[in-house]
Amino acid sequence: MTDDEVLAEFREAGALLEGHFILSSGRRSGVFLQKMFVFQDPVRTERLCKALAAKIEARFGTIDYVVSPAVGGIVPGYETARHLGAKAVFVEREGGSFRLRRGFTLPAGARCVIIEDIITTGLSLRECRDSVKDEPGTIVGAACLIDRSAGRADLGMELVSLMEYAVPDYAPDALPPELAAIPATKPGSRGLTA
Ligand SMILES: O=P(O)(O)OC[C@H]1O[C@H](OP(=O)(O)OP(=O)(O)O)[C@H](O)[C@@H]1O
Ligand SMILES: O=C(O)c1cc(=O)[nH]c(=O)[nH]1
Ligand SMILES: [Mg+2]
Repeated sequence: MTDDEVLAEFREAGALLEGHFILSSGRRSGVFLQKMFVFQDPVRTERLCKALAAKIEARFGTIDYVVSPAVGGIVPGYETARHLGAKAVFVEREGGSFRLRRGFTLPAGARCVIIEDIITTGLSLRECRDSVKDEPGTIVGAACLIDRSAGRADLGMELVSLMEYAVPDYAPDALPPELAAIPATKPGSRGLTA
């Protein structure tokens, strides 16, 4: 898939939002990719994840397990695993930290890849990696649909993305006037309490 084709999937799904958003990292942005508008359409999701699976296989070889950070990583993790012929598991937040729950495991000898939906700073992906560091399986690399850091995020492992999309983000105390003028919303699930 070309970058234009990937972006067109997000645009046509109504997932390219403009406003004032609080990102998972706490940074602010005028653009938000609401990936769930993409994932509510299984056919659109299949097109994107099939293409991501091909890139993952070309870079990392055979994959046995996909592990994804909830919530956003679950659907693309599952769908990409389907095209890789791999199993799909996820980590979810418990008391704020990611943990492999439900009896999920990355077994000995398994070649595993972490799959994210969107990467901005890479914080969530690093937290996911840290949460499975004691699992016997080997993490061979990471992948995402959209890399907003355009290759700048420090992940400590190789990353395959379907597209790099460099969108500006800002510290909360360094907002440009056009963002400071609009109330901020936080679409993601980090920090939500039951
Ligand atoms: O690279 P980062 O700076 O960590 O940002 C990207 C993360 O932000 C979103 O998750 P979020 O925590 O907002 O919750 P969600 O998965 O429920 O959407 C997205 O799904 C990534 O996990
Ligand atoms: O950084 C984030 O939290 C983030 C950015 C984005 O565009 N989409 C998303 O789901 N999360
Ligand atoms: Mg997430």
